[in-house]
Amino acid sequence: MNRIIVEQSPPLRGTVRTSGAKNSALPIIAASLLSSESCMLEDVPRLNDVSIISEVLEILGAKVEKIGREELMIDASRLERYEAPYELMAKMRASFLVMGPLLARLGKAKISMPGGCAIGTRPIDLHLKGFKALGATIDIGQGYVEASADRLRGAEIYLDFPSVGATENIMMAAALAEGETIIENAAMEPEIVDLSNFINKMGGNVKGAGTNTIKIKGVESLGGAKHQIIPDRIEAGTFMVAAAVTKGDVTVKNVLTNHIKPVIAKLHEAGIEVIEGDDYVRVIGSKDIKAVDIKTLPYPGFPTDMQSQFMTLMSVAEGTSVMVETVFENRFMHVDELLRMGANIRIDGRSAILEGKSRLQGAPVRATDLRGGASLILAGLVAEGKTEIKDIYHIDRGYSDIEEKFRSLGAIIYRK
Ligand SMILES: CC(=O)N[C@H]1[C@@H](OP(=O)(O)OP(=O)(O)OC[C@H]2O[C@@H](n3ccc(=O)[nH]c3=O)[C@H](O)[C@@H]2O)O[C@H](CO)[C@@H](O)[C@@H]1O
Ligand SMILES: C=C(OP(=O)(O)O)C(=O)O
Repeated sequence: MNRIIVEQSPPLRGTVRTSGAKNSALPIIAASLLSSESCMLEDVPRLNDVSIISEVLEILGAKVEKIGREELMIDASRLERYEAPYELMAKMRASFLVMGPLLARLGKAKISMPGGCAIGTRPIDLHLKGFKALGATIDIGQGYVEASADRLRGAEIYLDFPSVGATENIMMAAALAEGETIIENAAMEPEIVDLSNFINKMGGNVKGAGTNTIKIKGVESLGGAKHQIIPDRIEAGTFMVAAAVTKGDVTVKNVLTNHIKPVIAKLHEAGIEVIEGDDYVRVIGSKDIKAVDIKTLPYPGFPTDMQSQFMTLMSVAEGTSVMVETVFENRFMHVDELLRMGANIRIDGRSAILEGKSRLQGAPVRATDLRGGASLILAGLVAEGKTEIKDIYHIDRGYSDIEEKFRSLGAIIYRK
């Protein structure tokens, strides 16, 4: 069962519900380490990445218990160990998010360097700059980052780039530091706001999340909390593009429309009808899809995590589009696979130039990374014949019940 097969499908129709956001669940699970009381998390997506970070927490001494389908109870009262080994870090970069909570709670952390991955080198210099500013001593050697501090102290930290992970790691470390921390040029993603809400429910004092200046007043200790993870805006966006590319009519439920404004705007520009409800969007495909240009940017700009899905849409659009990737330096790996399916794409540095109106054909392809894999499913839905996708572990990192959800909309998709 390590391949996903997608056959040319009818226009997708029906209703699908998005799960909780992977990119909120991962930092919030890590943040549960900040308290010695139990935390209850709801709407936690059933993903491989969630299992991996849960394993990391368990290695550190926390108890992670699945309650029902999408709830996790985390008890970090016996947090003792402070070392996250290479084997787990190699599986998922986001495991590095335990560094801030470990430093805050135990004054010590030894974490394997996360290393690069398909979409770029993804350094951690901004995380470390933040920890150093809070008074931690950092040693790097033999593939590990070791950090220690008797007590972290609040500081003013300017991020050279609004890194999501660095903002989260620093927020978590600062939550138990002495005094106030100010993060300037902070990331403004909705997942940062979700993390800040969780820390505040635990008794923390974080203000300004969702703007580029976040102020964190450290507290002596944090308590337990119950929290529901926000909906996954990237999963929602993926189903919205699926509706558009198949010229279908799909309602995506459990959506915070404010979080997907750039996706809605680009679909409108492409001539696709999007109806916004309180907690849903309905996407009605159009016979003619217009080419649009896209530039990925930190939030509230167009999300890099939606770039590859739009590339599939633009491959069958009317005209030429230019897609510029400014967030990651190597996020065009899926282009070679789309070329195998008949797309007409040329890469020029950080830009991809797409000639639309391609007649896509099913082919054996490889998921090069999570969203690249999603773009191949979308291409497979409209390609003539059968598309066989391998290396689907990338897709399983970020989409739960993906075939079931697509099948419920009429797609012909299965695992073999
Ligand atoms: C688990 C999670 O939430 N993942 C998301 C998070 O990743 P992640 O938190 O890793 O992304 P960042 O915002 O940190 O990275 C953005 C850019 O900053 C660079 N950088 C980052 C940190 C650092 O210390 N130094 C540095 O140079 C990176 O190499 C990259 O080019 O935000 C990305 C950007 O929206 C999304 O694509 C990912 O889905
Ligand atoms: C790049 C992504 O995730 P991660 O940061 O977990 O690799 C993603 O969700 O598209």
